[in-house]
Amino acid sequence: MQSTRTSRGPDLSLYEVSRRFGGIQAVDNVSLEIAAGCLVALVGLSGSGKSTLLKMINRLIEPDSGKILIAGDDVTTTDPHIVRRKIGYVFQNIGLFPHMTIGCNIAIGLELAGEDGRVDRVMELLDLVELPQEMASRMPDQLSGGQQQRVGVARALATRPKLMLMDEPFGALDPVTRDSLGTQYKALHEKLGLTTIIVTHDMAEALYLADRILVMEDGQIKADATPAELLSGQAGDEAEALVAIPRAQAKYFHDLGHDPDQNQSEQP
Ligand SMILES: Nc1ncnc2c1ncn2[C@@H]1O[C@H](COP(=O)(O)OP(=O)(O)OP(=O)(O)O)[C@@H](O)[C@H]1O
Repeated sequence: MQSTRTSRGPDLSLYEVSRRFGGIQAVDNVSLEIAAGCLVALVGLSGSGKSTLLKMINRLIEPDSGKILIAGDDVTTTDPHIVRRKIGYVFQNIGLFPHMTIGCNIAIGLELAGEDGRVDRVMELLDLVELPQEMASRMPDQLSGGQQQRVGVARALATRPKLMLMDEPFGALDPVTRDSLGTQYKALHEKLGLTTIIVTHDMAEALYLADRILVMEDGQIKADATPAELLSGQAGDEAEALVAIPRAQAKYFHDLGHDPDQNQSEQP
């Protein structure tokens, strides 16, 4: 797989990053290294700090303290617009502009960046996310939820970012569509040589998609393990509690051919 990559996404380093909201310590002194080209799943119960951590990386939320480096560049001292231009961001209910065609929605970032050749690029992006090119002229309400999320991925990839942050990207979809979009996104991650962090509530999704799984609780990373380590119970009590329920579900995916051990062997 790796031989088809043109280049790899950036590496990422977080040093003692914290953020408080009033009396709530949403993120508590998190330090973390993510290797270039890694697909990392960030899991944990609701309110554990996953979205806050993700949004500090693209500066939608400012940390109270700590440092975040993307490929060695300190995002906390870089203009937020410049930081965001290099990062693709996909979130649940992607928020397409309802009065604009799909093509215009995908091209927004390209237009802001003043890029030429936008029509060709939109067609290329529709191919990439496996949507028919004729959809460029449709309006968002003429697409299914799954198709809209694909448009969201295309829009996030338009300016060729190498780092993708995805916050419950397929959370609102039915399980079958969700599984298929997740698998297709993993293939895109490999093909484009991206670094990806994906927040998910679905442990089974994390187990079959990710190279590495981070478990958050009370604003801290309580476990950091490969899918195989999590499945074999080597990642500690917090992880074990989260894994116990979907373990049977993951074994089912495993039997269908999504082998978490293969993820581990591809880890950079
Ligand atoms: N803008 C805000 N103002 C006040 N409190 C906030 C704000 N954003 C987040 N919080 C609080 O910080 C904590 C962490 O929230 P965060 O959204 O990061 O958790 P999460 O793990 O992503 O949750 P979920 O899985 O439900 O999306 C929560 O207690 C939340 O209520």
